[in-house]
This record gives sequence, structure tokens and C-alpha cells, in this order.
Amino acid sequence: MTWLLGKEFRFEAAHYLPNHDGKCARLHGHSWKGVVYVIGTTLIESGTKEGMLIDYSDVKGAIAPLLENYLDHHYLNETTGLEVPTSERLAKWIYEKLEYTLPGLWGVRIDETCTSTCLYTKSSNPALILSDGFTMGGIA
Ligand SMILES: Nc1nc2c(c(=O)[nH]1)N=C([C@H](O)[C@H](O)COP(=O)(O)OP(=O)(O)OP(=O)(O)O)CN2
Ligand SMILES: [Zn+2]
Repeated sequence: MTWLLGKEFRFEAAHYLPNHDGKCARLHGHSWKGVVYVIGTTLIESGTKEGMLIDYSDVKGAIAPLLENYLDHHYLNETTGLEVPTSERLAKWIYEKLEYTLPGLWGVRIDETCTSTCLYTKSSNPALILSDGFTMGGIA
């Protein structure tokens, strides 16, 4: 048995891609959407969190300092230290910030726009059909 939980987060932020050959080389902003995924095979068996893999509010609590200090209403080229903050690099950056504080972390999804989405995971074969139908190919 495996459970995969996702907790969505949103933030407003500016960035630019200095080496891009198009409009993304200009400073611009997005209403970013992200999802943090946590995976596990056993549920908490008693207490206030009985029946949960992890309390969604604990996932929210793990993301909160990142939103406050680096992401929400920030200039990502500066705050993340990423000189070229693509969705790919930002998803990995968030993953690595959460890696040692969020048990069971499986992946981080970043939707830079409503038509562009990126999933970072260390899983070698990410077999997932995400809740909104975004399929990452393969079978785990
Ligand atoms: N692989 C990547 N490609 C692009 C990235 C990225 O992070 N990874 N980023 C950009 C730009 O920052 C841009 O803001 C987003 O690009 P795009 O999806 O093309 O945005 P549009 O608003 O033009 O989307 P449409 O729905 O196609 O109008 C570019 N590429
Ligand atoms: Zn952009």
C-alpha cells in the first residue's frame, strides 16, 4: 500500500532568465503554483493524527518559511541564488530546502504559468498520474 499526498501552495514572484532568447529575458512576474508531494506506506495509528500519512497542515508548515523568506513577493533571481531561475531549477531548489525537514518528501511540482508545469523528484521512475490528470510517464 502506498499513499501519495499533495499540498498546494501559491506565491507571487518576479524573475527573469538572463540567457533566454525570448520574452523571458525581460523581468516579469507570475502567480506561481506549486505542489509538495509526500509518499509513504504506513499511516499514523493513533492520536490526533490517526489515519493520516502526514497532517496536511504540517506540510503547509514546512513550506511556510520558504514562502515568507524566499518566494512570496520576492525577486527569485536574488532570493534563491539561482542566476537562471527556471521552473526546473526552482522545483529542485524547493525540494532541497525541504528534503531534511519533511519526512517522506517525494517531489515538488512548479507551475510557472497556467500552461507550464514541471515536476522534480529523485525517484528514478516517476510513475504518477497527478490529481489533475498531469501524467508523468512510466511505472514505478
Ligand atoms: N523549460 C522551461 N522553459 C521555459 C521556462 C522555464 O522555466 N523552463 N520559463 C520561461 C519563462 O520564464 C516564461 O515566463 C514562461 O514561459 P511560457 O510557458 O512560454 O509562457 P507564456 O505565457 O508564453 O505561455 P503560453 O500559454 O504559451 O502563452 C520560458 N520557457
Ligand atoms: Zn517566467
